[in-house]
Amino acid sequence: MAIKRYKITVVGAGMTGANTALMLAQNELGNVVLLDIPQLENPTKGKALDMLEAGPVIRFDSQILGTANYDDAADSDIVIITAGVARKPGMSRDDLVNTNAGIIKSVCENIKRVAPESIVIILSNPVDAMTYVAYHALGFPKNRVIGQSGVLDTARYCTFIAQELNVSFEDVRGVVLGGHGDDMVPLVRYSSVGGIPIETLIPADRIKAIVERTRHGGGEIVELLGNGSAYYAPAASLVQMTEAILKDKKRILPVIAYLEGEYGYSNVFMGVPTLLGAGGIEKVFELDLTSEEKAALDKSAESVRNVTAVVNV
Ligand SMILES: NC(=O)C1=CN([C@@H]2O[C@H](COP(=O)(O)OP(=O)(O)OC[C@H]3O[C@@H](n4cnc5c(N)ncnc54)[C@H](O)[C@@H]3O)[C@@H](O)[C@H]2O)C=CC1
Ligand SMILES: O=C([O-])CC(=O)C(=O)O
Repeated sequence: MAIKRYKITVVGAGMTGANTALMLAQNELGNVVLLDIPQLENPTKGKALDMLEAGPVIRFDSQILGTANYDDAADSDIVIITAGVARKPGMSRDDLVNTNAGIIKSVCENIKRVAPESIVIILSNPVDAMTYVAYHALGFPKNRVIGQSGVLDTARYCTFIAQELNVSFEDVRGVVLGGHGDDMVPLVRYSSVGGIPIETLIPADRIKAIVERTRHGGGEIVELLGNGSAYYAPAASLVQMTEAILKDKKRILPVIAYLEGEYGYSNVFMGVPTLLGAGGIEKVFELDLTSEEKAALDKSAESVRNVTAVVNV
């Protein structure tokens, strides 16, 4: 039996891409290719070499290669796309749609050529629409085109619940559905701490505040940073998704999936709970929603449709 290391390509060697590459290597999930535009070839090589040289100290054996050549990404098992521009204070994610759609298309044309069997995870914003663009540009089956939003949004939501109750995040469970925008839907009724529903532990007005803070979690970081958006928690989220796939863990994680009738939506990519394993998205779970929750999800889906309608695929 031939045992091989997985190959993971990260396209975009900026803040999210570089942190993702390092975390992938630290977790020894495979060998990592970090790829950016030709004008940034040397800085990309420099970042990769710098990370590699951390290996003997942190103790990881993964290879990390910096490049601007797609041939180096050939036959990747997973491709993570972080290429594109990030927003600045005062901007919405949707303001990035036209610039990033062009970048995603050109990246995906290359990925389709060099890594036709890969599973592709998209981070670039507005991510629901960019996942739709990638799906069309790649022509891959829907289970192999996945967007990252729900793992990050749920991590923020769970962080705020743990802080509120002064308990370990390890015991907090929650799920955030919908688009990666200000009307995403943290599902309070499906949130618990050590199995105890949060509605019995946290007063309603505080839960409302946590939901609102979660919805604006990305914007909160953008305002604080002043020149760019979050990268540590987004990178960690990408790594969790990659691990679920490469180790065939069958994790149940909210990710951006192509919907064909689930929750009553079709021809749209949006955040829903899924089963993530070696096949990528192996299943979409449809939760029972109250009419209020469904109305909130409809509003979020409408926002996703509006921004997706702007792009030509
Ligand atoms: N879905 C999510 O949860 C999150 C999405 N994001 C999004 O991820 C994207 C990246 O964010 P950052 O890494 O902070 O930005 P950044 O500006 O630090 O890095 C972006 C990198 O993409 C590269 N790039 C641009 N065009 C390219 C191309 N055609 N091919 C290869 N590389 C290319 C740039 O040269 C740059 O190095 C942004 O669109 C941001 O909004 C960021 C955090 C969370
Ligand atoms: O807010 C942004 O622009 C970046 C992002 O998607 C997030 O951190 O959730």
